[in-house]
Amino acid sequence: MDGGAPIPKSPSGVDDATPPEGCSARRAPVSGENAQILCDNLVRIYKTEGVEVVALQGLDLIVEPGEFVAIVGASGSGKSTLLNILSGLDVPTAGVARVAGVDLLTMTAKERLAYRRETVGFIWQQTSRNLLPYLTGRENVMLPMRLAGRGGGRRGRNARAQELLDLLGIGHCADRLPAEMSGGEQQQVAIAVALANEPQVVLADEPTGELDSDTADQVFAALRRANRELAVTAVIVTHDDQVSNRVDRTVGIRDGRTSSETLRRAAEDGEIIAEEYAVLDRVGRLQLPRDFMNSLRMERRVRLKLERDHIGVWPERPGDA
Ligand SMILES: Nc1ncnc2c1ncn2[C@@H]1O[C@H](COP(=O)(O)OP(=O)(O)OP(=O)(O)O)[C@@H](O)[C@H]1O
Repeated sequence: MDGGAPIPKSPSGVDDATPPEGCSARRAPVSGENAQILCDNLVRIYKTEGVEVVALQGLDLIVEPGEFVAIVGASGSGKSTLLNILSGLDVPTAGVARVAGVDLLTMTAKERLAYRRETVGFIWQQTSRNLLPYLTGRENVMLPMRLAGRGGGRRGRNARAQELLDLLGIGHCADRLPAEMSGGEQQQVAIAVALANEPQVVLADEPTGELDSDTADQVFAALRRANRELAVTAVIVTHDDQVSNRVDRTVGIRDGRTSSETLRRAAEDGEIIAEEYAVLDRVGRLQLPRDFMNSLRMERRVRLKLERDHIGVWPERPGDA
């Protein structure tokens, strides 16, 4: 411990980085210039009958092109709010939200329609929301291409739809109606529908929420194939924190903010190791995990010390006040 340069003691503890109310925060310039998805200090406030609910309170997120990322968090943490914004269904109250270079706060109605048709594809939890029940698998995949005027005529659309279904391993569902497919097959056809117009990003809201774990594995494998073979960026929202075994990076959301990230890397012996990181926001705020705080009885203040290669965090000593 000795020899480390002490951090100047701040009278108000670790939260000192918070700018005073009414002052604009002096923020570092936004990084992630080449990010496929960039959310910076994203805020969404719902107002119902005079009551305000802050669903997102300064959420930061950067997703690079080609990443396969899961967003996890408890019920009410803001996952669906974030996904609705990224999919162009909802507009944030403040902050920055950019996907594939499109500014989601300022786009016109026409740009929004084009964005939803061609830049992003989505897969919802309810299979009935993804597929039209009176169209076959192949026809469902052809529909978005027809609506966007793509695919080079009926024959071209037909061929591309079959190609996508084959790539995802569900070519046998091409001529079946959704009611003639299993839940897992329906979700895999839904992935093909989401990919139909060659989007840069696919967004999935609990895509395996209604499936057993074996079937969920198949749906994840199909998403992974799309991600790898078509180089599409994939973001999946889920309650299931076991999902970190199946994606490159897991981003945890708590109370409308990104709170932790789990990264997967291969160790020297080839074993895959998942490591959890706390997320540092742009002004240097850090949310300590509640169980760490509880076990060391950290409450209002902590002591910090800068060491050569880390920062030490200690509970307040009795009599410090
Ligand atoms: N349309 C709305 N009007 C008012 N409040 C809303 C609305 N939609 C969401 N909220 C509130 O915003 C907060 C975040 O909700 P959100 O649905 O994004 O959470 P979630 O993490 O997706 O939850 P779940 O996993 O249960 O779907 C919650 O407090 C919720 O009650």
